[in-house]
Amino acid sequence: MANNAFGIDLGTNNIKIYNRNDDNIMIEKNMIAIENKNTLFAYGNSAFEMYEKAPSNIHISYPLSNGVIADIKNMETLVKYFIGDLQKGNTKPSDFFIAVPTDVTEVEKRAFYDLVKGANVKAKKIMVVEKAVADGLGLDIDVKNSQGVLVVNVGYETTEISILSLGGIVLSRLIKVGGMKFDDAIRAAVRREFSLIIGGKTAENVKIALKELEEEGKGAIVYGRDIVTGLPVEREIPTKMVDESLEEHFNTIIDNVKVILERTPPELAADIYRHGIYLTGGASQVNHLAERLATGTGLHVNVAENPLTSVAMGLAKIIKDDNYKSVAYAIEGMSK
Ligand SMILES: Nc1ncnc2c1ncn2[C@@H]1O[C@H](COP(=O)(O)OP(=O)(O)OP(=O)(O)O)[C@@H](O)[C@H]1O
Repeated sequence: MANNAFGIDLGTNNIKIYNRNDDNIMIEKNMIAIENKNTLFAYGNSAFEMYEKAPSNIHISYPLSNGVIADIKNMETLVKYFIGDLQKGNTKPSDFFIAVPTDVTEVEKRAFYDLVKGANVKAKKIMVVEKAVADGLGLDIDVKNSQGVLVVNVGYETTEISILSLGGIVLSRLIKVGGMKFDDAIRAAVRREFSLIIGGKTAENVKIALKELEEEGKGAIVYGRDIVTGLPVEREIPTKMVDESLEEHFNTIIDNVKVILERTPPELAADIYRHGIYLTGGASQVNHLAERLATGTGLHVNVAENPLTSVAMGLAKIIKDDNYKSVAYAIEGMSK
């Protein structure tokens, strides 16, 4: 039987791992809870559950920052535990395909490879795939034969804007805007307009519920602390106010897409005009972003069916279909 293989998409907020053994994608929060500075207390979704609620001797953090590995030791621990859970005691060596952002330094890219090596997961082969290429495959685009495909992945801390052509990346830009900035903007607006302090999870829930609330003509009910009285209160926040608070970040994304388009060679630009923009990543689902991107660029926007998992689905294709193996490369080929 062939080796087992895993496809890893390490997001700042969520880690997604495709496991060939059961042909499934695991999604867990990329978070770790450490007790008394050195003992693993919880990881993944269980660590997230405790976030903003834990006592001071339990430190909960995201080991990734802006799409790159900021805390290698904790990231290795997480990979080791997640893979261990998926292997269920079967410790045969496995192949690993890991998605990496393009617009980062070679040292930062190499860290993704070192991470799998250091996680002690019995890796037989470690291959790297540019995240946007995996995204394209996960979105069912024939990336190897298409010329001029624009993929915009809106994640938690970052948005990656990339132009693909013939299986490679022509241009890519990683900007520091994503779901976290949207949540922060909502918190700031609620504080300003209602003198109310709300938590990050509350802001995220408002963001996720926006579309439905707007359709139902309802506001968002939130609980928080009144700045003036210091007491906990409930308030109804109008969706229009929340939408307006997100505009600035939408504009940053649109402006950066335009910059990439301005730098695109004309022949590819013609193809992009025909295909439109492919919009994916968890935070791309935020209310009105797709329409604003379409009006802001004058291009058709194709919305991903599975925005959270498109990269992992692309890695799954590479693992399952030898036709796509050529888009993955070994890190040894990279300069150190
Ligand atoms: N239905 C939804 N509407 C709006 N935002 C959503 C929705 N579902 C998830 N999100 C947001 O998607 C973000 C997580 O997306 P994703 O998993 O793609 O990011 P990531 O890969 O962890 O981050 P990064 O790409 O920055 O490393 C979070 O900010 C979350 O709030």
